Amino acid sequence: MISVAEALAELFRLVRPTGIEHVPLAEAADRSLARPLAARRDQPPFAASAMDGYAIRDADARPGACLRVVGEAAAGSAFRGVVEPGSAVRIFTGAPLPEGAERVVIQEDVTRDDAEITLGKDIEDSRNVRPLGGDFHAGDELSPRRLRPSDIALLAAMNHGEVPVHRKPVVAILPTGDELVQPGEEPGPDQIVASNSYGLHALLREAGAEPRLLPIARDDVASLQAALRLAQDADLILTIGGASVGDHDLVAPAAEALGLERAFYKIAMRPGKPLMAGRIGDAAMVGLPGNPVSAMVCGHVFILPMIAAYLGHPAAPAPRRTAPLAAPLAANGPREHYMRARIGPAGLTPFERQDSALLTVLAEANALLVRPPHDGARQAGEEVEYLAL
Ligand SMILES: Nc1nc2c(c(=O)[nH]1)N[C@H]1C(S)=C(S)[C@@H](COP(=O)(O)OP(=O)(O)OC[C@H]3O[C@@H](n4cnc5c(N)ncnc54)[C@H](O)[C@@H]3O)O[C@H]1N2
Ligand code: MOO
Repeated sequence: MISVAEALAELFRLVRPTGIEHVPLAEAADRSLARPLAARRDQPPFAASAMDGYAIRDADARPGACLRVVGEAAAGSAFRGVVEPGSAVRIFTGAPLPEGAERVVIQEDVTRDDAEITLGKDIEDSRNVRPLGGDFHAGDELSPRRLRPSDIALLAAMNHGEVPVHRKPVVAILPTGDELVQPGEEPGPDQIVASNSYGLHALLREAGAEPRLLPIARDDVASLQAALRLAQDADLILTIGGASVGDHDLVAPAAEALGLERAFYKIAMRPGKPLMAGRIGDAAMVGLPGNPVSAMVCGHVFILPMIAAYLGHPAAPAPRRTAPLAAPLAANGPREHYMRARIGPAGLTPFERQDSALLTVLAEANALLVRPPHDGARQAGEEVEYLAL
């Protein structure tokens, strides 16, 4: 058995980052920017008023000064003349500051009488002017990242109508097992409903992949191979179940007969021990254990970091945080344990029941408490690591 860290390193070796495609900006949220994008202009492209008021020269900014209003500047239409000493231009937020003017006095601080204004007693320190390029200059770059709404707004201001993003990796999800039916179908007396395939589908979609749910394969080599052939144009094939040592666990032999080059099998972790991975044709393949919670935990620990790597992000494990334990913990065994837990104001509390079949527990959990192999007993209050769910 290899360690979780070794397994993750092997999995990153199986990843081939996806190519680049161009999408309209309105479709680019949550996509991964594929290269730095430079601003095509300065923003603002001119010194602009930050307030509604009057544009004047600094030298005229004296309490009680009387100034002649010689024109108007609005957002989208500048005043083309010059603000001479003793004069002012009516100006609105976002308008270009006219030549000669150095500040904007807000209209609340001014008395207007026809074409004349009188400044009030107090003159603000602030000039109320946004300098040219005060937000960004032409050539300033946004670095590759997963695009959040604020990034989309910035790219729009930088005048990009289309952006280069990594193609979403196609992930074929292949549930296996004679016992499985799809949600909503009528299970036979010995059957259960496929669940983790749907959980993984949701997890992958949220991570920016394009998951494809394949039909359930039966526990025979012909059915498994037919499903694997259907999946072969995917970037990543995820099989679920049939990974262990039982007589009906046939995923590895079926895939090997189709040319799977196995990278590893079995990890010192709990749950998730019988995980298998390799390459089959042009696709990476990960054989996830069938237990519903095991498959989902492996999704968080291994598959999400792989998806990030497909999308061009640096190879990195799922981010870990630390928090104090709310209750004491017994010593851990030889496998890295990902305990379903809840984090609250008092710290982390692992659930009592940790069986990897319990989806109700997983649904209540908002953290996976990570226990290193052979970690000793821990007291309440000690800091431990966890993955946020
Ligand atoms: N003798 C041993 N038995 C087992 C070992 C072992 O080391 N020696 N490992 C155990 C561990 S740990 C796990 S995890 C499971 C993994 O088994 P498989 O990957 O072969 O999965 P299956 O046997 O096909 O299924 C296990 C369990 O999960 C249910 N299942 C499968 N697919 C789905 C699905 N898509 N949705 C919901 N539930 C699913 C299946 O019905 C079984 O109940 O092996 C242990 N055994
Ligand atoms: O380790 Mo198995 O993956 O659920 O118990």
